[in-house]
Amino acid sequence: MTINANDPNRKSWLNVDKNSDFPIQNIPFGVFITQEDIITIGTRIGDYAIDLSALQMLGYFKGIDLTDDVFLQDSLNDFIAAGKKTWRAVRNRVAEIFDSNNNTLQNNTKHREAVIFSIASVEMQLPIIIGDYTDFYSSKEHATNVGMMFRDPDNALLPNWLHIPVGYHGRSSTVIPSGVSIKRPNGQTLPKGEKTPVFGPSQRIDFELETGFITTDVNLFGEAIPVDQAEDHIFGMVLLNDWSARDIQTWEYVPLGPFLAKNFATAISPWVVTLDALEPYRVASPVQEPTPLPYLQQTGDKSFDIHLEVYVQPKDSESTLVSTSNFKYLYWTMSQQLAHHTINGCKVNSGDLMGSGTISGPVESSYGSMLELSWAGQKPLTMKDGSTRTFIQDYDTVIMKGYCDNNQVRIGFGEVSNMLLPANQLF
Ligand SMILES: O=C(O)/C=C/C(=O)CC(=O)CC(=O)O
Ligand SMILES: [Ca+2]
Ligand SMILES: [Mg+2]
Repeated sequence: MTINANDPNRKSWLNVDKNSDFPIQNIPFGVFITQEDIITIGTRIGDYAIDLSALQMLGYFKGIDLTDDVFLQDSLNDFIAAGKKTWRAVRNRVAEIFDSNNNTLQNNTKHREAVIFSIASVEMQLPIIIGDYTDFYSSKEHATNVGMMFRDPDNALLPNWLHIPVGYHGRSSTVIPSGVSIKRPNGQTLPKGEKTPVFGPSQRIDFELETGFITTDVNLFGEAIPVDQAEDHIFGMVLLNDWSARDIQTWEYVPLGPFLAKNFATAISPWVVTLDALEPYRVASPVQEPTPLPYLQQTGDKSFDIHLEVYVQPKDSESTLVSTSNFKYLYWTMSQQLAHHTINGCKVNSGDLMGSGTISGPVESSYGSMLELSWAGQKPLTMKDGSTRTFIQDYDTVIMKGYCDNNQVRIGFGEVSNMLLPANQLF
């Protein structure tokens, strides 16, 4: 019997708060360390972390074609490489094991103790060993806003933008999980009105509200993946903060694009939410005018209705909501990004990370960066504690949250939260 893991009426015998991001319909994948120092692949239901390697050893995945140690790993890479059939079978089986109509594990105290941990007792890890990281630039609103501030307000959108999902190759070595603090980068900047640069701590540290998707092996070297097959190679999505140093960026980016302004830290949320779990929240992406070239023409609804929020929390103070946006505003879809990425034969591997690009919406309150929210520092934002911000200050924590809600089931991502620390002393 095939079960429907997305059935909105499905309930778990584990207690799940109605506002939880992790009902039994979610079943994301992540990596955690238990208090006994065991590192394992797991999932989450409500506030419980579930050890999938323990479940496998106890025989709960019988009948699914899995290698013996697929879950006893410090990354999801091998599991992702096993392909969609496998992830789907495991997610469906977890849904069955924790269904309120199934008391096999529920009635087995010994098994329960080996498998279920309180989320507070485990330490979440970076879920993937990321081979390559690409960041796109797919929000028309963001590209227009930055174009107005950095270049020409009358020709804000560059001529290629409506034809190509523009992107740049990022740096996987500095992709960090939620919870890790970041040092303010030092670098070169050009003071206003000057001709020669100075060196020092960046004065314009920013966040970028993004999501990321993680791929399985997409294509063979030299082959392209058709746009309508692209989703089969997407394992799932995370929240992503592309930390950016705007003053370093404006000086260095011409003509090859972002370099040190964006490779000091890129933070992701620890639970990867599968595309299967997001299926009920599928929506159409914006109408594309002009029609893109044939290899980018997609059919069906290729976007998702994911509500996104950014909070800034000053040190020892409460957080302030600074942006409310939605994944569905993005002009270019993940399918188009992946089709474009491989159209020249570029190989995309299992465990690669693709950033969506900053997700800005149509109104000011939906802008996905401080650069836009404060309009290059001209309009400070007031925090709940009365202090103001144009960019991010030392000891501020930036928190991003995201969830889908169709009034039946809420599927969320949890959060990505990182504190900015002062720069290293100059030499
Ligand atoms: O318009 C520019 O010059 C640069 C924009 C960005 O900040 C690049 C970027 O990271 C892409 C994005 O997040 O949308
Ligand atoms: Ca970015
Ligand atoms: Mg970055």
